[in-house]
Amino acid sequence: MTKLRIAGGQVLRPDATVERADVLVDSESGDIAAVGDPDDVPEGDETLDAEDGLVTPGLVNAHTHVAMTLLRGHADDKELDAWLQEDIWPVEAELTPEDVRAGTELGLLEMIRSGTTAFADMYFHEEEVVEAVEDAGLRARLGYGIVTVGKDEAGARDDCEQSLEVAREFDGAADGRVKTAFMPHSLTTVGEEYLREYVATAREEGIPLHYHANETEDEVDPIVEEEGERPLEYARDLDMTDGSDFVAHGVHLDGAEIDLLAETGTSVIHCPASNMKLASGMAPVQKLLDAGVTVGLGTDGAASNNDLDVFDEMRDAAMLGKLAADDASAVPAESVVRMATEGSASALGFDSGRIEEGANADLAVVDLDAAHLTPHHDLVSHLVYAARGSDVRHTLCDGAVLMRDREVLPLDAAAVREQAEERAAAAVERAE
Ligand SMILES: CSC[C@H]1O[C@@H](n2cnc3c(O)ncnc32)[C@H](O)[C@@H]1O
Ligand SMILES: [Zn+2]
Repeated sequence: MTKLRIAGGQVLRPDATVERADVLVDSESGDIAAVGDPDDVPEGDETLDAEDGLVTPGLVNAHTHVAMTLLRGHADDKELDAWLQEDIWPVEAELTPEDVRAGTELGLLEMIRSGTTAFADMYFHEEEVVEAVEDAGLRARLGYGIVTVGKDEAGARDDCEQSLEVAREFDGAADGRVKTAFMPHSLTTVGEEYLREYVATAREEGIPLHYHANETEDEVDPIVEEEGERPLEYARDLDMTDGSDFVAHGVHLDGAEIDLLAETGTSVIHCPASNMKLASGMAPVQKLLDAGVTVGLGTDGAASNNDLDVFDEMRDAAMLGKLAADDASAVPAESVVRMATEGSASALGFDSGRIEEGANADLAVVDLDAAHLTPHHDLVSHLVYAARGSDVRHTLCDGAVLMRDREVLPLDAAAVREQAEERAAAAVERAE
């Protein structure tokens, strides 16, 4: 049994305290074998240096479209509908499986480099995402995104069937690191008749759901007009608010919808950077937390962010949360770290996001030996307000080292970037 000892660092514990401790990782089971005072932790077969570092749970990006790295900087400064319809969807229509593979590898490279060990992905050609995740060693909950508007009956059904097929076929792939979900894009882009029929099938088979909800007022208003109820009430009527389900955004929510989320156990993935960039609005994050809703953090795609760095997202969540609540004490650093770790992991159904014996050994070591992280009054504060993805020294997932001393081991960074550059340019050219 191979044991890896992460030695010499400080460790962020589940109660948000920081202590000098070593972490012993069981590389075979992929779990944390021990954590504690260096004198009490058994020797390992190998050592990973964490001196001058903070060992944290790997960050979890709980909502993204990872291959959208290919569209980073392609179209900015527009609101959601215009941005999707005029700029994003025309290029996405041109993307081949090979393009999605290249964009995904670029995204995985970026995530490993910035200490992210797990993510949720909604896109297409998901078989490519599964393979890329398998090779790169990350953990993910993946699904094929369904859009039925603008499609005929056969096309719409084909989308729904594909989403179910992907969920069935790939659940448990990559030695269990891949899990799946049924992923209707949103409550307005998938017709009610399809939601009724296919959600029932997903439920019968125990497949969780992930979808965009309450992102913009333009999305909320037509549902209220046509259904006579708020979007999440409509979702509940469609059996789309189970405790295993997680929705992205939740920006425009009323009090009854917040209660509904809490009562049903449906998680919300907050995407502050995307919400600011597309001027979608400010999610009521402190109200969600106060109501007991599980809140995770996501970057959304790299075309509306424009990166996949969850450190950036933590800072944005804290800042925007205060602005939304008009209260500087709202959404404090400790809550934000919890969102990016345990909150996101729990929303995705992973036993990660906390450094504790028996949990998945999904970890990051943040280098504290930097001017912008000096002095060390409060390391939880630093994680949210001062650290950057580029401060991550090592990244581990499922007990395996994916980045050691800033070198990403499973991917050839130069080749990944070159492929992505070429394929991104060609896809945009085809769309023009
Ligand atoms: C059908 S696969 C997923 C689909 O979602 C699009 N997308 C990217 N960002 C957002 C967002 O903020 N709200 C709604 N939809 C978004 C992406 O381009 C894919 O087409
Ligand atoms: Zn999204």
